[in-house]
Amino acid sequence: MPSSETAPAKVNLFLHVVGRRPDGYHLLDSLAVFPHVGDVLHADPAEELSLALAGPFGGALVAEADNLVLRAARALAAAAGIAPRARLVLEKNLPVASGIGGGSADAAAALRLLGRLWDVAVPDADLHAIALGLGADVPVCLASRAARMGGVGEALAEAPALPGFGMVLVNPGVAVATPAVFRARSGPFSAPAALPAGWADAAALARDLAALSNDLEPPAVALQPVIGTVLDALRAAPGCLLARMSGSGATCFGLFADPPAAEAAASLLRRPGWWCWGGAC
Ligand SMILES: C[C@@](CO)(OP(=O)(O)O)[C@H](O)COP(=O)(O)OP(=O)(O)OC[C@H]1O[C@@H](n2ccc(N)nc2=O)[C@H](O)[C@@H]1O
Ligand SMILES: Nc1ncnc2c1ncn2[C@@H]1O[C@H](COP(=O)(O)OP(=O)(O)O)[C@@H](O)[C@H]1O
Repeated sequence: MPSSETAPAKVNLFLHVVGRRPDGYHLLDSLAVFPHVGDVLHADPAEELSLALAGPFGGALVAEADNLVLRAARALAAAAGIAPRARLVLEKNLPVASGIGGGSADAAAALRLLGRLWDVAVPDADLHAIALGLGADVPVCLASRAARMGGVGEALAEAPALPGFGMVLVNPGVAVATPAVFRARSGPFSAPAALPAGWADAAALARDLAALSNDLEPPAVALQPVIGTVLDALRAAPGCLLARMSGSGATCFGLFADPPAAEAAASLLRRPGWWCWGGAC
């Protein structure tokens, strides 16, 4: 009996770079949310470990020697003391290297799905360590629930109470390498954000977020100016309450009062080479 697991996109509503560790990794303060769009990972029992790629962005990963899904599978099997055996199919719906954690979400989905398929009980702390070993964004993607991120991404705390809102995601078809964007960042570090206990509606959320920033946006725009074009287009869309880049880019998000407003804006923003999605968050 095949089983599947969704790997929702991760969006950073704000991202402050607050410091740097001696090993070069940056200390972050961020609020991550998970809109209703993502990749899907399917698993079947098998004698060997294999991964097939499908979906609109599957082709972008064909040359990838060591997909994060396979690394996650091997790490989980090693922790459980078993051989990694499964036939996996990854339906890649999210653009690759795009600031919405697609690879991290896939790795986290693999840990959840294979944990079930193999019936392994790895203690939460060990699972968290395996996730962090795969990437700084993988721990937050494990629960795929809105969370405040600290440390290099591994220190997770409850998010303020969020209202329902609409979100548009736009990627202009350029891949941005996360290390290059961190390297291109300059200037003083930001202070951590002061957040309220919650927001009553999307407008209140957007108002507070407007006072915060994504510190990786200016270096990413400098590397790929088309990101600025995407942000201008989002800001001009009817009903857009706030537009900002997610993670290290190039995907940008727009915040809308509700999902129908976001869906309508996404259909207006579509153009050749751009990936656009609108829906609920
Ligand atoms: C920037 C963020 C924000 O959520 O999102 P994405 O752009 O990836 O979606 C993440 O911190 C990305 O996490 P992830 O993509 O898992 O990063 P990793 O694979 O662990 O690291 C890739 C590289 O990014 C840099 N890096 C990453 C995380 C961090 N806190 N500080 C860093 O300096 C390092 O140069 C590292 O070698
Ligand atoms: N399953 C996967 N999905 C996406 N990228 C992957 C995957 N496995 C390995 N990678 C590698 O990880 C890099 C970062 O991908 P991704 O997680 O999509 O970036 P981001 O976190 O910036 O959105 C890609 O450039 C690719 O080389």
